Amino acid sequence: MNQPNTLTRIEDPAMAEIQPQQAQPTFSATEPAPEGHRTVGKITVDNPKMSARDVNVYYGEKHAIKHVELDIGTNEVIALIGPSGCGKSTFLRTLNRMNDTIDICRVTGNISLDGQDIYDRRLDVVQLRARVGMVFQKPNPFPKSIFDNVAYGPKIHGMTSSRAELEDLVRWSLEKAGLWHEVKDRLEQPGTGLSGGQQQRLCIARAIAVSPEVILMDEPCSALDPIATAKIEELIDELRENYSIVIVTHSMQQAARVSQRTAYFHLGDLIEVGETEQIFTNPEHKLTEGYITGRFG
Ligand SMILES: Nc1ncnc2c1ncn2[C@@H]1O[C@H](COP(=O)(O)OP(=O)(O)OP(=O)(O)O)[C@@H](O)[C@H]1O
Repeated sequence: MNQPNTLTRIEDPAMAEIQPQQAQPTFSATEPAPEGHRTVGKITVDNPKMSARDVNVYYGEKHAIKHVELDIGTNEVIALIGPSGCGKSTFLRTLNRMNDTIDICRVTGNISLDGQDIYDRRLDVVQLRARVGMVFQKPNPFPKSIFDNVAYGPKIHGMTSSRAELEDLVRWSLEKAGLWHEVKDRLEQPGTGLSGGQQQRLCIARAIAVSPEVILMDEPCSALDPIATAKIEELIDELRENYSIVIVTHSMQQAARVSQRTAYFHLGDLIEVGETEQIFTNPEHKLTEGYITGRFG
C-alpha cells in the first residue's frame, strides 16, 4: 500500500526528471498525517501471530492511535519506533489489553491472536496476558524472592502439579532468560536485590515462565547500562526462536540490531512499516526518513 500521492501525475518525460525533488509530503514533523492517510509498506505477513485492523485508541477526547493496521509475525521481532508521544506504547498496550486498566481509554477496531478477537467480552484477560506477556521499561520485580518472582505466574495458572515440577520450570525460565548461573545459589534472596540488568532478565524469566506466545517489551533497556543492554539484546534474538516479540524502542541502533521488521509511528498514525534494513537504509516516506536521519524526534 502506498501513501496517497500528493503530486499530480506528470506525463512529460522531461518533467518526470524533476519529479523526485517535488515529491515532498504535504505534512511535516509537527502535523498529523492527512485524513485518509494509508500506511506505506506491507502491513501483512505470511504467518501472522497477531493482527490489528483499523485500531483506534482514545484517551477521553484525544485520538492517540488512528486506524492502525499491522500484523505481528510468528517468531519475529518487530520494533515500534517514532518520536515521543506518537503512540508506540499505547499501541503496544492494546495487544494485551493493558489499556483496559486506564479508565478514560477506549479502543475500537479489531485485534486478533491466532485469529481470535482479543477484545471479545468472553475472553479471559488473565489468560490473554499469560499468552501475551509484557516487560516494562523499568524492571519491576515483585517484592519476593527470585524463585517466587518466577514461580508466581505458574502457581496462579496451576501450571505445575508438584514442587519438583515448579522448580524445573523456574530453572528453565531463568536459563532461558540467561540468568540462571548468576542466581542459582541465591534463589531465596529478594529479586529487588539484583542489579538493574539482572532484574530485567528476572522480569523476562517471569514473563516466559507462563509460556507466552508473544512478548511485548516497552523500552526494556532504557534503564540499563550498555553491557546489560547487550545481554538483553542477545536474549531477544534467542527468544525469537520461540516467541513473537514486539519491542518499543527509542534507540534506532537497537531497533536495527534486534528486529526483522520496523514500524514507524507519527502522531498516532502508522506511517510506514517494512523490513528493518529497508526502513533504515531506504525509507519510502519522508517522515520516516526525517526521523531516522535525526531531523526530528
Ligand atoms: N493515560 C493516559 N491518559 C491520557 N493521555 C495519554 C495517556 N497515556 C498516553 N497518553 C497520550 O497519548 C499519546 C501517545 O502516548 P504514548 O505514551 O503511547 O506515546 P509514546 O510514543 O509511547 O511516547 P514515549 O516515547 O514518550 O513513551 C500522547 O499524546 C500521550 O500524552
